[in-house]
Amino acid sequence: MGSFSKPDLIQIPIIDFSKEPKALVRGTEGWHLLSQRVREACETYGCFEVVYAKISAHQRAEMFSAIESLFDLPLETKRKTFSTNPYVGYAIDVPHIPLYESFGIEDASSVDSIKHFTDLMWPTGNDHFSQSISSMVGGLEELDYIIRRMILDSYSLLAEDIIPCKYLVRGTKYKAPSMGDYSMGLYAHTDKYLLTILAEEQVRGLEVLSKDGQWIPLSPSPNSFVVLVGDLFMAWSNGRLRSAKHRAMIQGFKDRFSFVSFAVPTEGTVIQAPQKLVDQQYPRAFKDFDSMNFIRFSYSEEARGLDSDKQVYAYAGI
Ligand SMILES: O=C(O)CCC(=O)C(=O)O
Ligand SMILES: [Fe+2]
Repeated sequence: MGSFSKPDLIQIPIIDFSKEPKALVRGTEGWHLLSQRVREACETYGCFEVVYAKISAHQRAEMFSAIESLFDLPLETKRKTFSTNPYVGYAIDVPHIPLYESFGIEDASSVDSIKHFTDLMWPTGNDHFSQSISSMVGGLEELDYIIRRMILDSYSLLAEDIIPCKYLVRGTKYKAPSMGDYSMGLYAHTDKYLLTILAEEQVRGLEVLSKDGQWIPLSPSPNSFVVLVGDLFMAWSNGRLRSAKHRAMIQGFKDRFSFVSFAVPTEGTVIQAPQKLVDQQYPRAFKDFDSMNFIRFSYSEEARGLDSDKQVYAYAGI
């Protein structure tokens, strides 16, 4: 008798940073094991789900309530955040993705930068907004540093190889599709910076492309974040880490909110793979390049005509 078995659903790795608190101390056996798992996940999938209870459910709920209040502002107020800096400011009416609306806030780990943004949106002040965003960004900055330090350790690199970063954050609202049908919220792309850490509120929607071309729908648990390798990190690693292509697909009758932090190398950072990451199996794959110039390129007409994951190869590939 034949039997039918369901094809295995591929899942991205889930790495628990909260089970063993000592494992987040560098030099311990636990740290070493987590570092290997993080590296393997980033090389194979370009992403993983991290369980990280140090950012509390309360912090997360406060941040999402702040983000929702931002989208509730009148359109003319939201439009005041227009910026010519790539990926900064308010975006709506983006071609082909009518459900999408987002805010990019630059230098978000600076209290002054968040205050400036808050004052622009709420001239009479909104401490709840600035405090909940700053608190969340503080937590994400710590998490980003731990992950990037683990990756360095897993390649036996030194602390000085870590790239100093600022943080760009993006809050996104996806309007529920009018008939609730499975619809494109954000088209497939790779992120441009070093590392992305993403939180979503209740409604699922993020999908990641596997190496063999299957879209994997993610359903992170309420105290998890999704971590994604971006183009700059992939290039810095000489192509060892995978820059994961992902998209947002929206279904059902509830609006979806997500909050993302991007680790942005400070102005003037040159992306150059450390010598240890270059060998016969991985000959040098990219010319040295200025990270910000690549970001500007990725925002240009020329780059928009390319597939997102090809942009960094077009810009700096050897
Ligand atoms: O909202 C999401 O789940 C994805 C957002 C995203 O990929 C981005 O902002 O780059
Ligand atoms: Fe993304």
